[in-house]
Parts: sequence; C-alpha cells; structure tokens
Amino acid sequence: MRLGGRMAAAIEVLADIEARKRPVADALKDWGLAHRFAGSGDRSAIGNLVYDALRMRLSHAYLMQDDSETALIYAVLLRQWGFTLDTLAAELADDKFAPAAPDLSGLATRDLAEAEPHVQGDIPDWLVPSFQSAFGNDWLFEARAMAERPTLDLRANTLKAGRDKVVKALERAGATPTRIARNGIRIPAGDGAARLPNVTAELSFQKGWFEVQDEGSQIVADLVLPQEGQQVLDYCAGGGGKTLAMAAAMNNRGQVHAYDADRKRLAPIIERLRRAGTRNVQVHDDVRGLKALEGKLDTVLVDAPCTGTGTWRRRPDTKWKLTPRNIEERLEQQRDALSSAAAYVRPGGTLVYVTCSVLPEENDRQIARFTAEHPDFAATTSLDAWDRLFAGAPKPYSGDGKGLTLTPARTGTDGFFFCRLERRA
Ligand SMILES: C[S@@+](CC[C@H](N)C(=O)[O-])C[C@H]1O[C@@H](n2cnc3c(N)ncnc32)[C@H](O)[C@@H]1O
Repeated sequence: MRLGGRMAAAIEVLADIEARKRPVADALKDWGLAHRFAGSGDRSAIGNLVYDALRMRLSHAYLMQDDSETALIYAVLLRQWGFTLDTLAAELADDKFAPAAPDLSGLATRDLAEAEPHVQGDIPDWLVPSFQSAFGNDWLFEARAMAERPTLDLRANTLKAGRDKVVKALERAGATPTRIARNGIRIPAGDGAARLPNVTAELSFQKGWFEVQDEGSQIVADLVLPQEGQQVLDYCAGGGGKTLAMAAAMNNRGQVHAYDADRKRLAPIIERLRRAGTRNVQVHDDVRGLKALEGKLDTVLVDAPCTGTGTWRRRPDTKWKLTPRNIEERLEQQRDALSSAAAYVRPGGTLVYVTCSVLPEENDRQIARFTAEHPDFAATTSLDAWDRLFAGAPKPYSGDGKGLTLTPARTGTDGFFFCRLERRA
C-alpha cells in the first residue's frame, strides 16, 4: 500500500473507534482481518497513524480547526511525521487512494500557544488541576511528553542471561541498555511508519532471556528491594510483570506469593514463570490460600488497579475515555486492595504501594488516607534507595522523599508512583 491507502485505512479505523467506542487494538486487528492484502508493514504504519493521531488529538484539531478523522491524519503527517505541505502533496499526487485534503491553512496561521492550556498539553480539561497539583509549573511539559511515542523496553532475566548478552542478541533491533533500570534494555520508538521489531518471536525470548517490561515498571520492582530468602506477596500480580522481576532479583531464593483477585488476568503468569526459569513463586488464585500468611510476610506489594494515566503514551485512547467517575471507582478499589493486603505484613515488615498513574488523588492522597486509617503503618523515604540503586540517574518527583513519581519527561519511563510503608514492630 502507498501512503494514501494507509491514510484512508487509518481514517476508517479512527471512525470505527469513535463510533463503536472500541479499544484501538481491537479496531486495528479487525481492519487487518478484513483487508488481508495489507502486509505487516502496512498494518504497523496504519497503527502508527492511528496511535499518533490519538496522542495529540486536541492540538491537531485546534490547528486544523477541524476534529474530523481526515484532519487528524493529515495533522499527524505534517506535525509528527516530518512531511511539509510540498513533500506531502508530492507523495500523494498520483495516489488514487489518498483522502481529499481538508483545509490545511490553520497549520500556518494558528498558534498553539494561544490555545487553552489543556489543548496545548493534549489532556482532558478537567484533569488540569490534578496535573498542576502533581507537577506545579512543569505540568504542561509533563503532559506533552505523555503524548509522545513510547520506546519498547525489555528486562534481561538475570536467572538466564545478563543484560549484555541480551543487548548483543538484539543488536539488529537497535537495543541498548536503559539509563536507570539495572537490567533494562531499550529499543527506540522509531519515527513515521517505522515498525517496532517483534521481539517475542526471537529465539532469545523463547529461551527466557528477557521479558517485555517498561523501564518504569522495572524500576519500581527494584525499589521494592526484595532480598534473597525473604517472604514476599505480590497482592495484585496480574500477568506477573513485577512478580517475575522480584523473583529474579531474589535469585530464586525465598518465596514470592503471587495473587490476583482476577483469575483471567493471572492466567498468563504460569507460562511466563516457566519460560523465565523461576522456581520461587507460588501462584494463588483463591484468597483463602493466603490465610496462613496473615501477619507473616516481610514485604507485600500492592501494584494497585488505577486509571493508568502513566501509560497514556501506549494507550492514548484511554486518555479521552477517562471520567471523574472512573477515578472514584479506582480510588475505592485501591483503598480495598491496600487495606486487605496490609493484613499480610508482619510487624516490622513493609507494605509497598505502586500505581501506573500520575494523579495525586491515586497516589500521595491515597497514602495519606491509608496511614490516617492505619496508624500502625508509616510512609518511609525511598529517595535514599533510589540514590543507592540508580546513582547518577535522573531523579523522580518527590515532595517529601517518600512518594516517588516517575514520568516520561523526568525519567524517560511510563508514569509510575511508588511509596514504601513500614508496619510498626
Ligand atoms: C496494575 S494491575 C497489576 C499489574 C501487574 N502487577 C504487573 O506488573 O504486570 C492491577 C491488578 O490488581 C488486581 N486487583 C484489583 N483489585 C484487587 C484486589 N482487591 N485484590 C487483589 N487484586 C486486585 C486486578 O485484577 C489487576 O490485575
């Protein structure tokens, strides 16, 4: 397919997402199934157009004075993919599938600096106060970085292979060590139609040498500081991203109990543990199986259900679907998960709270509420652990050194919040 056909396909997919309120991945997959002539390069270029359009939907619409799918896709090419009006016109000149160009004059005449701040930052207007509260004067800079394409991050599984070995195995894909996480590997996002390599098809992946995991997720798993021989509970284990990282950090010694209230989310963990060569993880899909652990564990991690604002780069559609009610629901779920999980921490043990959100409601304020309701727990500093583990690395946001917030702009990762609490002995 040429560019015009890819643009037309992206417009069709965007319209489908809007009309049927569908997840992007589902809409793209269906388009691929209905258009089997499209090759993998076409499909990933169409995916890039769709995701890029969603990341910067508001600012594109403002400059184009038009929020139609066609206007958004033209804006992607002219604002994000490096085309000029002339090079784009030349590229589409004899392409019969190219969608008719909308009015493009606004790109030259309108000034984004005159738009409302939330339009400049490509975030919903009602979230501006939360962003201001989280980042102060940096909020717009932070919001903009959340509208960029993310890198593909991997974690070397030290039970099977060191980072250097994985970097070498993935040299062709442009893999390099990450800046902060000690076992992290990064593959650049690429520009325009560039396709990310399918790393899970690599033999080294099948052999368990690495996992796909954002660097921020690796960092927070490291900050849990799981020690060899300890008893750890991953109370919201999901598919096991952090379970696997902690089990490897513990060098297969001690025990990680992995539990999730949702069996379907937990299911992939079995195959992942097998591939990774992990031998110190016990998976629980029934909370009754945790009864004997009450008050006994050294460390309990609550990687809480959250709005996922920290992952907007990867799932930009969720940015526009989020409602205040969703936040309220998540706050309740977080509160439940935290107070249930706290029961498993031994006196003198540690409770760790993590979200992949940057909203203070879900982070510092949730911790303040928890400690007010549970006076036997106190938040402790984590900045010293950060300095010890990641000396010389950029630092996360932190008002008091206790709650740490990672962001695309600050740490070059997805957005994450981390806070360690100690239970009085
Ligand atoms: C952010 S995800 C976990 C991601 C996972 N830790 C990882 O690193 O891949 C949050 C998980 O919490 C689970 N969850 C929500 N409420 C829970 C509760 N009250 N008890 C246990 N798990 C819960 C959800 O099913 C979901 O899988």
